[in-house]
Amino acid sequence: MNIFRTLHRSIVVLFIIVVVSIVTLVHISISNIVAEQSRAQQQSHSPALQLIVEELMKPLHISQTLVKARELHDLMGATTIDETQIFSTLKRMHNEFNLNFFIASENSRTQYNSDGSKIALIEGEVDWYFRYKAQPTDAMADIGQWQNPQFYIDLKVYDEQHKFLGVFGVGKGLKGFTEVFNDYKKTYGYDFIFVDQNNDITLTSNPELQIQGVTFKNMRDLPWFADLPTEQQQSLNNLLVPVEGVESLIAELNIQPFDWTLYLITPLQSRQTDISRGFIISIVTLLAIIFGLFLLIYNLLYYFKKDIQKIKQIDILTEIPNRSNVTLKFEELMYEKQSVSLVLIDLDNFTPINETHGRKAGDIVLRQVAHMLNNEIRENDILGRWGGGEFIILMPDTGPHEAAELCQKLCNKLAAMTITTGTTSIQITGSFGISFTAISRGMSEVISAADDALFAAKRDGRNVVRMQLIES
Ligand SMILES: Nc1nc2c(ncn2[C@@H]2O[C@H](COP(=O)(O)OP(=O)(O)OP(=O)(O)O)[C@@H](O)[C@H]2O)c(=O)[nH]1
Repeated sequence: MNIFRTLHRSIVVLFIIVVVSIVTLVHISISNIVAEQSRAQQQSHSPALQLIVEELMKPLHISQTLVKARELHDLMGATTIDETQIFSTLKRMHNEFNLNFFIASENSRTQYNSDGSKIALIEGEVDWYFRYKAQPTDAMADIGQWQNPQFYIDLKVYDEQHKFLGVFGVGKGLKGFTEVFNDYKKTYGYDFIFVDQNNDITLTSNPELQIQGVTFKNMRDLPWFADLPTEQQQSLNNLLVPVEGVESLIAELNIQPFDWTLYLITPLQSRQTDISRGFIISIVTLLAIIFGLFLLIYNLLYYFKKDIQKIKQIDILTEIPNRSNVTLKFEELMYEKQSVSLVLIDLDNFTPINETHGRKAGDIVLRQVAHMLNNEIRENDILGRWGGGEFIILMPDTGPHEAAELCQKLCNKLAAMTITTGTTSIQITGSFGISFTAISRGMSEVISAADDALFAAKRDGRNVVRMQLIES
């Protein structure tokens, strides 16, 4: 039947739609996650690099350029230091670059600052100068106190004979860094920790870890770092670590000129929110599609169910109500307390028709008889196929004698029919058995009486109408 083929096709199409939707959504979700991941990675690295270049490398490059100036070498190499000239040079540099500059002279053992102040470099009192002087490196980044905490880049200055003349330095107030860090944290959601070669925290976006007075906090002071195994402490790159109870991803960047390391700490929560949002959108879309498909399937099934029910109640060959359908109709009549005449019609000698002309011819006979009976019965009468060569008619509100008259007409009409199947013509007759009930009875009881009447019709030579009333 076409309906089954259509139902089957619809289910296959729906299945394909669901599979394609799921595959597409999974693909989109994975692409989103990968894109989000890459974006987050880029976001964490590129601004950090920009920050390093802008805030750390710029002062380094400025100081590296200035330290080569002849003027600086002359000032620092003079046997008698010209303080006025030094202050004026430093002030000019400060005005030009908006950075703090200083010269620590080995000759006068004095540090001259661009704000006009000076500090005597006395061993045992000014630690950094003597510590740095003893180190082999010629450039150093440091955090120091000069009015406010400063980020310093210190460069050693030598004369042509490589005699140590002192240190030239550039300072940048830490306040400026804090503002930049806050902006980055707000935009990209991560924390910075810059550490020097001793793992001392030099710069950080966490105010609690910022240098206090002259004491640095060290990475080992951080409980989450101290808890890590030693080999992980060597390299934190790409580690997932619970920082203050929050799962965080750490990226590590080495800042070559100072031998500093920058740790970027990204709490996963902020990343997860973005990814979860993508996921939720995908899942809601998927649910909406599934819900839509469910509605479609539900409607399709409802539509097909109605058709299937119809099929189940119609005899496929003759296209008239089948046995169960007629039984239901009889019960409805009984429920409505209607009187009914029930007629059983059995085609006479139907088996020989099948045997002589073939089963296909028998089918044609059944179809044409059903068609004729359907045309001849009254509007309220109900015709059905009862079995092999048997038909049934329910005649509501019809007494047995009126039913007998109607049946006689049908019997005559049937006997007068010529059924043509291809080249052969077939004559057929039918035997009619009538029963009647005026009260509500079970169908088997009424059928049984009609069967008796039918048996009598057969016994009386077929092609006749007989009646059997139910004894009260
Ligand atoms: N062609 C065809 N034959 C059917 C169909 N269903 C049942 N039959 C045949 O109908 C015959 C039974 O018909 P009955 O009416 O019970 O018997 P009958 O041969 O007519 O004999 P009497 O009723 O005694 O006259 C059997 O040969 C069945 O094979 C059908 O759908 N198509």
